Amino acid sequence: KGLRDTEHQRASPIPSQFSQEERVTMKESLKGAIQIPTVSFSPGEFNTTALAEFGEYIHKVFPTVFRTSFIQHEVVGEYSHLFTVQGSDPSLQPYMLLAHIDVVPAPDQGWEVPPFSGLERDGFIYGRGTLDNKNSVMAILQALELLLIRNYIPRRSFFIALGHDEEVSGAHGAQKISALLQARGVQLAFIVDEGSFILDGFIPSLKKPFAMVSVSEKGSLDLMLEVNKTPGHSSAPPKETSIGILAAAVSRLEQTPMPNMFGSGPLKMTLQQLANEFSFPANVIFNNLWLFWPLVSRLMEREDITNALVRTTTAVTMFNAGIKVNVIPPVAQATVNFRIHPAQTVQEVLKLAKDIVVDDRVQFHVLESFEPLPVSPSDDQALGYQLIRQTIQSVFPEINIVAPGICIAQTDSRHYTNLTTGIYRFNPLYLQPQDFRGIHGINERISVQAYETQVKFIFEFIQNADTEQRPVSHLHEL
Ligand SMILES: CCCCCCCC/C=C\CCCCCCCC(=O)N[C@@H](CC(N)=O)C(=O)O
Ligand SMILES: [Zn+2]
Ligand SMILES: [Zn+2]
Repeated sequence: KGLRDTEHQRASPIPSQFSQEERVTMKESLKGAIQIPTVSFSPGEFNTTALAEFGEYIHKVFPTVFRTSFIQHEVVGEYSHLFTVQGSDPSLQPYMLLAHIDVVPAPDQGWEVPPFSGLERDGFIYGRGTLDNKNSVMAILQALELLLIRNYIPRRSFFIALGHDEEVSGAHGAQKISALLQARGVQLAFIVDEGSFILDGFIPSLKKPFAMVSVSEKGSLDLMLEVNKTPGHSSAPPKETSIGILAAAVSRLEQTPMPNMFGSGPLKMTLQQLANEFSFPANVIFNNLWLFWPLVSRLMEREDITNALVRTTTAVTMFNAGIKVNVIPPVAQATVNFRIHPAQTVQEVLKLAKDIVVDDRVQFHVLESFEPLPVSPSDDQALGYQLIRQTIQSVFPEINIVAPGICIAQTDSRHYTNLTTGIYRFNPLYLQPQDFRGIHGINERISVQAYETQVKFIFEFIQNADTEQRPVSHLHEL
């Protein structure tokens, strides 16, 4: 029997305690990552210099990961990274940790510190990517680095996939990694990606934070509406121009929300698990959704974020028209970004949009679409879900509710549905509504303490995934 087998018999896990020096190193490494502006501008248009620099940077700050014999590193699609960590027990099905290294653009305006400075202020590291999603990229590699330094040898194999174009579709990164793994015949026990948090203050009458593990994610439809008219002199205009017709069409779309789908999809499970956390009379209402669902579904519509949970949302995001002040515009175009509720399909939403516009002068062009993702299991037998739950219980003992939910945005995990039925989106961080506004917004930041806790979570998670038995569920009273 080799060293590995001896290692397996280790009775106790490696404690997730880090020295002062390690804690300083880990936060400085995150700051360095934020300083590399790995911006994705549009599909196929990235800051390639920064992406290449990022590849060199992770070699520099995680040397043990790169020199360990049982870890294979591959660059995929030029800038994405795939790590294969070979476990010692081939009978255990592997899993995968996902994160992305690209970020959305961040003009300086409105930021308290420049968005790519990675400056620390009052215990927070500021910068684009501190929550979405360099925190995960760095925390995953950091946790692995620290485990390796402590001579950890995993039993269960796992992959780490770091995409470089998640913010603009994932076609060059995640899609290619997924194709590569499929070609190798890999099937995964589960995937953990970004997409949800420990939510604090998102539901007004819910006093305590709870962990939401997203088991599905919304789909999307990018629809371009176009109106063409014969151009001419503005001194003798037609009754309606292409701009007027198009403006009326998008206004009808904005004014006519897609149907409220409350009751279908994972939201019901989320609320049922939360029911006892509300004070009277909300607890009675949430415990009797069969009776109160019309009231609850209307309440959910009040706030933008909870509204996004109950329906397909409609966002008019681009409008282009007109060439000169005295020319009747020949063409007007608007782009609408629909985020599709898991209980609907792309075709259903397209039909609904056409039925709302009802104007045959408006042409519809589907630019891109993606169906909502299937709902991953969250029952007692769902290994990935139960490992997340178990690790939350250990790292955040103050959290007594872990509930399945839905991710309102899209993640790279959508490209991996052929590899597993268990896709879980969860970042082990507290998130308040003001933090949420920082994601793709201004003053995105993470506290040094929260980042350390994220590293600790992954450090424990990797070890928990090696446990012989399935973790015991319902450790908390739900
Ligand atoms: C009943 C409980 C209330 C639940 C409130 C939900 C609060 C929202 C929490 C987390 C959502 C944060 C999502 C972060 C992931 C962002 C991923 C992203 O930006 N994706 C892009 C990628 C793309 N280009 O497709 C996107 O546009 O979706
Ligand atoms: Zn992201
Ligand atoms: Zn993002």
